[in-house]
Amino acid sequence: MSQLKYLRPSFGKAFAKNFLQWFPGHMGKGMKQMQQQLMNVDCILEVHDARIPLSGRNEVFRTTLLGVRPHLLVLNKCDLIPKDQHSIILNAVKNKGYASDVLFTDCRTPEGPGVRDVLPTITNKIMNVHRYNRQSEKSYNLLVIGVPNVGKSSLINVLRNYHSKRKKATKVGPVAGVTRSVLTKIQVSYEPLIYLLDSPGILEPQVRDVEAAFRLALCASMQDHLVGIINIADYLLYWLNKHGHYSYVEKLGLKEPSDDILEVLTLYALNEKLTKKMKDLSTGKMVVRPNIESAATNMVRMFRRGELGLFFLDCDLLL
Ligand SMILES: Nc1nc2c(ncn2[C@@H]2O[C@H](COP(=O)(O)OP(=O)(O)OP(=O)(O)O)[C@@H](O)[C@H]2O)c(=O)[nH]1
Repeated sequence: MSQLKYLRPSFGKAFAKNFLQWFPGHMGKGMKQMQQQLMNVDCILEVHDARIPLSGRNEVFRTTLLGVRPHLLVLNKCDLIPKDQHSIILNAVKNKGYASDVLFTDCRTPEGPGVRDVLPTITNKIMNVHRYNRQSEKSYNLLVIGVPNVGKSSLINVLRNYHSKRKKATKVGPVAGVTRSVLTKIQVSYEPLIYLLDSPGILEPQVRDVEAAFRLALCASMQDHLVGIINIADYLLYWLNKHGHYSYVEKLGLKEPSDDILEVLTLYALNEKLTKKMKDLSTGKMVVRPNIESAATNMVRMFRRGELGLFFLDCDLLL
């Protein structure tokens, strides 16, 4: 195997600034509306992507929404991380003071223990809390918060389906920013009467660093076009090589590991016959070239489906 260099992808300052500060208007509006609703909320259900429990955290939530209401942190998509790292992750988020109550969930297996434990854990928390001016109200409201694409809507749908046969009350999608409506109210329990308020995924107005932004992009919490799918694939290759995960070699039909993303994508595109027609500028004729954008899209998709392996992407932040 040739010597790998593990060079993190680097970009011009203007480009990095652009995607570190991506904050569409609906996120600012959503944040304001959530703050206004806090008075009517009995518990906050914060959802994270278990692959990035640290770099995927929106610190603005802590200063604006958390601390005044009971709070449960759910680490969703736990089917995409290794089981033997659950306790390390749990300790990390508790040590950071993110939450004292933490559950791992996998919305793809709604009958699994994590999802089933969400409502009983919350019920336990809200029953013991004094509700000030709302003591006489018969129903409870939970506010669901999180960065985009972590599975908030999926979790709400699963919880809701325990009580109703109607499927998919809330729209779910593989792209960040599907939920734009603010605070849709959905009943999830009769006894006690509990409503969930769905909210749009909200990123920090300024993501802390380039690596955190790449991990968010890799987990689809930022839209692919903001970072560029080849850049995302490049970060993925860097991360896999750095951590000694070489399953991509076989999956992409390569002979050996490589740290050259263009080489990797070109070889994979040729193996899969992913080509595109384009004009050769020197001759003016149409020529067929490997479609490296399609190759990058496939490679990133394999990661997102867990087909390249199960990974805790924030492991370096524990060092
Ligand atoms: N593997 C896996 N995928 C999940 C899980 N939960 C949700 N997903 C997928 O993640 C993607 C995003 O899910 P959503 O429920 O739309 O996420 P969201 O947080 O509501 O997204 P926004 O509306 O963008 O804020 C979808 O493709 C879901 O199918 C899970 O536990 N495991």
